[in-house]
Amino acid sequence: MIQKVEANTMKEYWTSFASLLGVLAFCQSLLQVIFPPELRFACLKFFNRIFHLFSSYCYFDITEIDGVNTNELYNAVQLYLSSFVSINGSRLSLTRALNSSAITFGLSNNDCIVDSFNGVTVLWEHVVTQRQAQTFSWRPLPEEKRGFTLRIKKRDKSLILDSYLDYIMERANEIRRKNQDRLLYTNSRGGSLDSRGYPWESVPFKHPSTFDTLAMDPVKKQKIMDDLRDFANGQSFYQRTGRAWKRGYLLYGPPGTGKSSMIAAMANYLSYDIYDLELTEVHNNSELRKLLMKTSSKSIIVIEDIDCSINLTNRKKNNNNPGARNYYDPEMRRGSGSVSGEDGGNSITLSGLLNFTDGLWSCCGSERIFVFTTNHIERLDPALLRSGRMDMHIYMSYCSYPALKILLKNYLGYEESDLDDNVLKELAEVVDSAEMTPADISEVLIKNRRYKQKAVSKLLEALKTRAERNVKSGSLREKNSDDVEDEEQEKRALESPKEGSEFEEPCKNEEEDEEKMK
Ligand SMILES: Nc1ncnc2c1ncn2[C@@H]1O[C@H](COP(=O)(O)OP(=O)(O)OP(=O)(O)O)[C@@H](O)[C@H]1O
Ligand SMILES: [Mg+2]
Repeated sequence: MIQKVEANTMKEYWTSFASLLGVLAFCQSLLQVIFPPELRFACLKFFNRIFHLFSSYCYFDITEIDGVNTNELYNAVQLYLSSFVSINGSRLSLTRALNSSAITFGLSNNDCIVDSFNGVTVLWEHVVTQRQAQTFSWRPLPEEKRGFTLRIKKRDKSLILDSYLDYIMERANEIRRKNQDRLLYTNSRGGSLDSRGYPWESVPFKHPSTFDTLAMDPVKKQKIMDDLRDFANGQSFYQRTGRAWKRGYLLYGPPGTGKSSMIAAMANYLSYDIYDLELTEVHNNSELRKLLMKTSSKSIIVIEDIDCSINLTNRKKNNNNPGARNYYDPEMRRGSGSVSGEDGGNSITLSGLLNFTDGLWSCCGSERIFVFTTNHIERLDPALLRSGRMDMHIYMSYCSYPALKILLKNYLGYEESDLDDNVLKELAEVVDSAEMTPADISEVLIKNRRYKQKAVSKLLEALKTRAERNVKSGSLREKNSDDVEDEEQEKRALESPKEGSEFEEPCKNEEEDEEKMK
């Protein structure tokens, strides 16, 4: 809880200021005549001590520059306080940090602000004074000396000081991260390192996809958002249960159903950076491990189209051979059961990839999310799908009626109530059997977005044509409910490579995931 301290009116200030100046000038000349400077200094010190002895407050100075180094705590306090100061304050200082698109507000000179923490009220004052003329220095200091003074009641000091300062540092880091542009990293440079020995290249990440714009079943969407939020807030849970603080999501479904959009929405929702790992550029397991070691926490590590990136079907050939090696085979784990030669010199093994996601190395750092995407879940090795590896399997389906309503709102600004009941009914009847992806539907809406009515009728036309074609060709699947589709897809995925496979553990479903999180 914070409140701005109101200044007196200018008139009141002027009168009191003038009289104070007069008194001060008189006292100063009197003191100069009577007392030598040493005595004056000693008196001042003495009165100061007496004052502090009887005062119920203690004061802490946090200066901007500590010796010659910048004081991290000063910056943190400034950022922390800036999150409270309202934009309509009387006078505020504005700052925009490097690589940040956000402007932060700060207290201007000698302004005060009251904060409370754990029921204890404290006062912050921003103190700015002129620095004395400098002698020569290699690193010139700013002309102004800035600092914060924290005033706490003496009796509260031991109660909150440490935890309050820790809290401020934590909040400031959070604000800094939120204000900073997201970064998208890629390893497209192959195995080569930059001048700092860094294997990733980065660009600012400004993808506009959010969970609001993502067209999918709202219940399913909420489940994913809750899961992500639980993960991000789950530090103590993961510590208590002895689990590494990471989570894996497998997004699967036809092209154009929003898998990449979902990854961008996840990153925007949690304010995480994205590491887009191009597996075809990684030559061996140790390179993969190095890449992992150079990722930061609070990030999403993405492997898109996992079925195309690496030949994971290799093991199927081994399975036909009675003496085939499996994942638990030490040679396979070391990488000698690699798929090298089949991927143009790429010798990453499945075991290397599994180690990447849940081996010991995956824990160097924390709060990391792994996302794999595929259009063909049935091509993935069950080892990738089994329990505990990819915690949540998310089927991105063809456009359903609830998803269609989101697209109509995004592209045409239409709410359900803006559309004619008959049109809505027709859309609802035909959308499932049309099996159009959200990308296809977006395309129709974008083309006609200037004429909203026309856009809806064109969409209806397109949906009907597709539905008729599907019925004629007999390609329509019998069941269309998302949940049933999820189950079917996963069952198919687990069954097809299973013949003779040594990985027969069942695939988890979302309900099991939820149980686990609880
Ligand atoms: N569920 C969705 N919600 C909103 N927009 C979507 C959705 N799915 C697709 N789109 C639109 O279609 C475009 C392509 O979607 P996206 O790249 O996310 O699909 P994808 O599933 O990753 O496809 P692929 O399997 O080919 O990589 C996006 O730019 C987005 O505008
Ligand atoms: Mg994609």
